[in-house]
Amino acid sequence: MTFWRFSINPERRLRRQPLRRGKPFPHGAEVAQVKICGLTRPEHVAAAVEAGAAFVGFVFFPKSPRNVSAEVAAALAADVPAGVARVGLFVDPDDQMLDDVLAKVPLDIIQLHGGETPDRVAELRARTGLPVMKAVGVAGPEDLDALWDYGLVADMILVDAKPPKDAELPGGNGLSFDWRLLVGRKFLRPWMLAGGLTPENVAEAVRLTGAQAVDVSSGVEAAPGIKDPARIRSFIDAAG
Ligand SMILES: O=C(O)c1ccccc1N[C@@H]1O[C@H](COP(=O)(O)O)[C@@H](O)[C@H]1O
Repeated sequence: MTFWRFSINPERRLRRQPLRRGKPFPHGAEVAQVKICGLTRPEHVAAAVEAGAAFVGFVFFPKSPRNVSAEVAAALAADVPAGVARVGLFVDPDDQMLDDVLAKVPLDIIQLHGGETPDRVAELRARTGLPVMKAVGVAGPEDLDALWDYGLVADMILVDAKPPKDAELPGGNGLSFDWRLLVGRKFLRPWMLAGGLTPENVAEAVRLTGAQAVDVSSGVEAAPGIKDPARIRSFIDAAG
């Protein structure tokens, strides 16, 4: 795996790097890789893969309209070709819940999207043996230190909009943040930009932030939990 770009090995999928301090992740001008998150139906997984998604995401969070059971996710994951990473999204999972899902679903990356502490991130990384991507909510400059702190323990960082205090979901709300906060920012790890991205705004988000990977859920939906294949294609085209 190159340090500053996600690359997925067909046999081992996304290889996990030992955690060590390296050069800060530089902003680059390459085509952004895309993660389509919250997939619930096989035809939408196929649309994402055919359009060129590098990552597909399955949500294991019962409060989400995109929640899938381990059985459904296992069937969806079976259709994902080698070279496309299967990401499982969890919100403050306990060990049992994570073990139950991992026993049934072949996942390549664990996305943690709750209030997991750095210690808990490290613990789950060790427990699962999988690369961990930690979501960090950003609303203002005061939130940026956490990007570095979690970079010390996670394999990847997902920079998302901070949800409002009364939000039902900690992500997937279609909310964006001021992308200018990330301009010139150095990262310890590969990172993805998320939060309110759409086919209409993703090119500008990539141009401004230098993100080399982007993640979208509600921006490519026809209704909550139901993806729109045409919007998936438009998003991936626009991100490139
Ligand atoms: O998508 C969900 O339902 C979800 C639930 C709980 C935590 C995170 C969730 N989604 C993630 O949130 C970001 C941004 O989503 P959006 O594009 O703004 O809708 C993304 O990483 C999703 O994976």
